[in-house]
Amino acid sequence: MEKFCFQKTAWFINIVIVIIVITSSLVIYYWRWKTERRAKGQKARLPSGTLGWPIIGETLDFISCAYSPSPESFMEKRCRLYGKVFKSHLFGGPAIVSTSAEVSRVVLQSDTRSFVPWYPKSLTELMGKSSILLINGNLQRRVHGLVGSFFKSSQLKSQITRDMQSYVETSMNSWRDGQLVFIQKEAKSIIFQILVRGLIGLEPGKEMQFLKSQFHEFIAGLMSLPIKLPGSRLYRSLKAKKKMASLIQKIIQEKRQRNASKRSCNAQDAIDVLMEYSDDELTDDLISDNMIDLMIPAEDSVPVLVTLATKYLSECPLALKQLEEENMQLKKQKEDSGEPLEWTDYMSLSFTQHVITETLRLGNIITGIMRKAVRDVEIKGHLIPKGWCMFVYFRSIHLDNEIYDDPYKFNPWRWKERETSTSTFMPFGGGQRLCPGIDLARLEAAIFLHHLVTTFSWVAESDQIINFPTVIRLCSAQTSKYMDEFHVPTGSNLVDDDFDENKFLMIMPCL
Ligand code: HEM
Repeated sequence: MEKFCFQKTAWFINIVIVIIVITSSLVIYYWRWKTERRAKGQKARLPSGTLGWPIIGETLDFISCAYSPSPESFMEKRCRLYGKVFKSHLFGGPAIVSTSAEVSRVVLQSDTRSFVPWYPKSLTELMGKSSILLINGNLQRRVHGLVGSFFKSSQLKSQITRDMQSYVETSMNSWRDGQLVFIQKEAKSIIFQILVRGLIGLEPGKEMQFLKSQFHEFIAGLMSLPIKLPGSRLYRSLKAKKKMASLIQKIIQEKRQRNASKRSCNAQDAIDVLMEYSDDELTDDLISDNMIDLMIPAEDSVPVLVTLATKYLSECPLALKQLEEENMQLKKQKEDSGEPLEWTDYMSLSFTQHVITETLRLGNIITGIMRKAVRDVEIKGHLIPKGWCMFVYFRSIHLDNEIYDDPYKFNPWRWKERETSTSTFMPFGGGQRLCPGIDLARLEAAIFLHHLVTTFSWVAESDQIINFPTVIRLCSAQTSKYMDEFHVPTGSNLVDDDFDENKFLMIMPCL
């Protein structure tokens, strides 16, 4: 009897599965047929390409290429077959992929009448609806403008320069002969504290430590399954975000009380700037959520930039030599005059800036951005149907041999003759959402490199670059302090979760 019941249940489950598969396939084919028919009625053409398998589309192929040393191979294969703009089906939906500089520029310049930001579900859950990355229209322009002008202010740049110099010196002074130093770990720790101070005015201490630990918990869920059940990765990250938000809300309240007793207040950090303009739209919740989002580049993008620059320089002795000479010259000049180094000094080092620019091009810290079309959009004869995702893939543009000679070669000198403000170079995006942290990222990287190359020499160990889900670099090197003539092996690793110290200790060569 029991056996009979079991057979009946299994039979029933099989029928349900078959019905689900048939129905979903029919729905998908109907939807594809409708889109293609709609496209036939338009002047612009739906780009060629394939939507791959039902439901998963081409996502698996994309991810397997993304984990490989050349993530752009997914695009290259399709560009050869269909051209620089092609259709695909990625991360659960149909997509148009652009590896064309011209088309990408138009997408970045478009406003919310054509495209709105698109991110994976786990990311939108964690960011929240009020995140600067997700808000649109007037509110986005307002927050972007306020935060952007504060980031560009010489007051913040001077403060960041002072803090960064002192933290970098403290950190580098602790590097000892025979000790492995992980550049990315060091850079993360320094840059996080500096940026957090610039954002919310928090000084190093217990609260900073708490924020750091909660932030690690939060950021771990950015690329997780969108399941919000207790114990799941996303759930734990959301809990960490809540704890961070209440700490920031407390800081906001304290600032309010302090400011109430003053007539006017000079903005010391990004919270001050936003609080000054707070209203029904710019609420305390929105401010605290955005402060957390703004910590992401501090934890991720800038340390990756610094680590990659160290790696590329290690592989290009000529560039390293020229960088050392330029920075040594500045150091000596300042020592002779007895003046401190200002942010303008770092930004005026032309070869150092070329090194940073070339690292951004070759390293592709942000490989691309995604948007969703809110109506049928036509760009240069290509149709992007309403509801489709538009994936602008910077990496293919930055590694295109029609645009850059020998694109896989680290060649900072190419920027002597080239402009960075063109549609063929877009590591910071463009248009209304152009990264407001450009200057800060360049400044922080320049300060780190200045202190590194004027204090140490090093020999790099073998390393590995992991490009997905975020760019991860593993590299290690051996250094010698110029002045004291002792050497310090250094290494770098980008993500603590993947961090395997033993691996580095084992392969560490000693001069
Ligand atoms: C190497 C370092 C960095 C890189 C490569 C980078 C890259 C980018 C890119 C490509 C975008 C455009 C996103 C889009 O169009 O959807 C962006 C936006 C943004 N970045 Fe950065 N970024 C870096 C550093 C920073 C820093 C240091 C900050 C500030 C602390 C920052 C704050 C932002 C903000 C707030 C946005 C959103 C702007 C908006 O949507 O209105 N970034 N970044």
